[in-house]
Amino acid sequence: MSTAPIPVLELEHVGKSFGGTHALTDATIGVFAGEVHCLLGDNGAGKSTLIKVMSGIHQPTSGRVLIDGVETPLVSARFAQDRGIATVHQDVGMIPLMSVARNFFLGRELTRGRGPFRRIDMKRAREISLEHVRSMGIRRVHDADQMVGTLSGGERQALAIARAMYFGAKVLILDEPTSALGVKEASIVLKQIEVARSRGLGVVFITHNASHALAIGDRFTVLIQGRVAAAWTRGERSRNDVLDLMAGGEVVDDLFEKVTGEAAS
Ligand SMILES: Nc1ncnc2c1ncn2[C@@H]1O[C@H](COP(=O)(O)OP(=O)(O)OP(=O)(O)O)[C@@H](O)[C@H]1O
Repeated sequence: MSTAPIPVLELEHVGKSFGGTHALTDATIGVFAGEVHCLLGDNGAGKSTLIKVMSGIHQPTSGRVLIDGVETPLVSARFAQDRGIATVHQDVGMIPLMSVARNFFLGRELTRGRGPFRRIDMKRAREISLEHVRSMGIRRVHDADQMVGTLSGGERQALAIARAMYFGAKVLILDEPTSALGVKEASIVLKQIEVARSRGLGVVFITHNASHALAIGDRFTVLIQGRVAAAWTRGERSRNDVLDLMAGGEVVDDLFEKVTGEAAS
């Protein structure tokens, strides 16, 4: 008997209000290992709120969070991180005037020696960071002493993704990683997402870009005004349907119906 896979991270009927603002209402979304879940929606739709709930920054007002099928309230960002939930924000949180190696281990420095003889182990930090960045297909970085400020936007994203994976991420939440990038740079990031997926991570990919979502997504959720307006898996909707939905086509049709009382053609 085959059993349905259990999401590595799931929000079940989650609501989040700020005073009188309902940023999220009854949102259910599952992230599966080895899959990319695209989270789509207009400005103010609730995407940031949803990923803040997933990463332990916001506690939901209602509903539950489950990890591997077990209810696990994410009481803080640190708690979520310790359970393998890593979030990479658009600015990726790197310090441009620090090296690749220093950024890779920032806040989690490798040390050697004990007591007063304890020192940061830069040699190992260089070796490990270079190996992991290059394993993500970023071949232009030859020297872990290279300043992060000299890397392109896509390469910085790759470094942040490599770092999250090295530190044991099971779920990788990428907050609009391609939005500020050109086509070539965006394709570097899409390749990193593919690498993360092939290594078994569950990826949450937030994007406004329909072609980026269609290129990589296994599951899709559209948020409108804090509610899940549509959810489907790859192949369930045609490309045109998806483009229409992302462009707000269904919303426009719905509005048209409400205003005119006629079904949109
Ligand atoms: N800390 C907060 N306090 C009050 N209202 C908030 C807070 N955070 C979000 N909101 C409100 O919740 C709603 C959803 O916002 P959210 O930032 O989650 O949307 P979003 O889809 O991420 O938008 P964007 O793409 O513009 O970032 C908005 O109406 C927003 O004003």
